Amino acid sequence: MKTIIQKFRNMFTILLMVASAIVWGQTKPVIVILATGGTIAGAAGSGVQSGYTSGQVTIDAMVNAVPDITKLATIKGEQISNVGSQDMSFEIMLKLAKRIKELAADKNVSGIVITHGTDTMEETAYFLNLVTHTSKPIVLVGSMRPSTAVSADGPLNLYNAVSVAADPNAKDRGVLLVMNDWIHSAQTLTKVSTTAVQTFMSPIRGLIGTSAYGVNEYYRYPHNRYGMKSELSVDGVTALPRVDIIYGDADMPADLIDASVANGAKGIVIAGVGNGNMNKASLDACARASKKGVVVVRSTRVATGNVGRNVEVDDDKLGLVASYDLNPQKARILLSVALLKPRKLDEIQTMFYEY
Ligand SMILES: NC(=O)C[C@H](N)C(=O)O
Repeated sequence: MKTIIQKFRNMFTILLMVASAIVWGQTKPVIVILATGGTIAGAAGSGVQSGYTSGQVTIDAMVNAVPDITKLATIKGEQISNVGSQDMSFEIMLKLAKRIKELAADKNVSGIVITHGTDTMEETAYFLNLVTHTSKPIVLVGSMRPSTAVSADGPLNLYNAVSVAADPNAKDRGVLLVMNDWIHSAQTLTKVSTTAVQTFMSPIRGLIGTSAYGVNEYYRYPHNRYGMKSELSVDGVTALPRVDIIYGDADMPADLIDASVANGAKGIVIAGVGNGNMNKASLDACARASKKGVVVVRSTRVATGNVGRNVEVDDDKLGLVASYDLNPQKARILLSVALLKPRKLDEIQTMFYEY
């Protein structure tokens, strides 16, 4: 009799375990990882070798390298590209934006993670922040050490990124980047070290929060327009207008600005000195470009601080736009997307204040 009761008990326990596993499996958030390449998918010949190649490892291998990630969410992976982010193109960014739009509209998907190289992660993050209209978390993640390195940083970064994408508290905060325990806004982050794992900083407005072993804390919402509040769209767009960045320094040659116009640029961003300044010859060339209908934005090569309008340069007279808090690479993204439609200069200036 005792053994029969024991048998029933065992069967009941097993049934209970199976049922709860099914229920948990169904209620776990679904996170889709879109892989694009980068060092996080990079590989080297040995664990202590400085040379490596980005974009070697597939999404499945990356997920398999992260113990316990499936406890956070049901993970689905898609390979969008497998490139070092030095080869990130507008074509891939547009493909990403389109896929994110589809996934965000799927009620079964809670959040999206994008694995990406760090070199141009700020461009892609900021671009997606402008053109993906969703409140669902979209989180970019990368690494500074390849997957084969001793103390590779990718697996824990990926774990934390999935935990943020699956976190209801991460909603409505725009596109985020999670690396090395820090959560950044796409609008503020910038890469500051060529090799250190703590390479991303948000020097002007600070962090969105922190993520440590899947425990997340949030300090703020981004201040700017993004996601649902963005009027910018790339629906049906297959290419972006040409916008060039020209670096400013002492005695800079002004003919690069004329060459850019001659080569068909619709916009030019000057990575100016100080408060978006440049020498007289370059200012004259910018005014010439502006008269021809090319939109010229003054940004800065300096790491922190805003570029103000009409401070040392008479923007009103020369027909120029001040980048405000956008660095040159993000100013180029905003201008490229803004120029998809004909817009007046003051409208573009307002966009630089708001986005
Ligand atoms: N750490 C990295 O991801 C650098 C690499 N060159 C990339 O951007 O793909």
